Amino acid sequence: MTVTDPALTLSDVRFRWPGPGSFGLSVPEFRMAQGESLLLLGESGSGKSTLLSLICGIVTADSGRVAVGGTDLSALRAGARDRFRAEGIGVIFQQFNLLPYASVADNILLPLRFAPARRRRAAPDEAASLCAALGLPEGITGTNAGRLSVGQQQRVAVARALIGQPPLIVADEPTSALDAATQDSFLGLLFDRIAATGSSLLMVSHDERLGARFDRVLRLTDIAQTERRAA
Ligand SMILES: Nc1ncnc2c1ncn2[C@@H]1O[C@H](COP(=O)(O)OP(=O)(O)OP(=O)(O)O)[C@@H](O)[C@H]1O
Repeated sequence: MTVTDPALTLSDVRFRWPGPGSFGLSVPEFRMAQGESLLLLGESGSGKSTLLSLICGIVTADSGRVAVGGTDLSALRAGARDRFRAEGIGVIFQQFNLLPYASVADNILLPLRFAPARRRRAAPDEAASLCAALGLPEGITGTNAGRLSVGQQQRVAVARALIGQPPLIVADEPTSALDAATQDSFLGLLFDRIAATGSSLLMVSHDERLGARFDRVLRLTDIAQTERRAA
């Protein structure tokens, strides 16, 4: 990535899940600048997670270009795409995807295992300092993730996405399980970290109330057309 590359570019992208009656999505043009925070709103089932899967290279476009920090994901083979994601994208999944029998520290450090450059960027005590910055109790790093409250798991998922300062953070409805007050403090902590590292943040949600903190708020329907093929 150079200073002039956008954080993210989609152009003429088309994608459809396999099978009869499947859901399809097309995005003519969508860009995010480096350091930008953007909230993408859409109803449940509108295709938000599908779009994030395309951006993370978990699935690949049928046609068109998805470029993250100037790298065209469709030019990479599956293994290289997985490594690229581990190096360059911090992902906060809707269901957190923590390993319940692994410690908080091991969960947070997991992406670094597959990402040598990101590992080199991470400070030796970064897992513990992220936990502290995200308001998790001291000493929690040795606890198994499955023993945490939902709000604590959410914070661990954020620490795992932030460790090693990936240039792009992608978050799928990360506040859906939190009450309004906890949501607000959670977003405050997330935005403090993003501001400190200069990472870009793309969050998808159905919750319009989150919009105030973001540089830009769009609806999925502003950037994408969706359709379901007849079964
Ligand atoms: N793995 C899959 N295989 C086939 N179809 C899928 C798959 N994942 C999602 N879909 C289809 O894509 C449509 C859009 O789902 P998606 O999860 O992208 O929406 P969403 O906006 O993220 O919804 P929610 O807010 O409820 O998570 C779904 O209705 C589903 O039919």
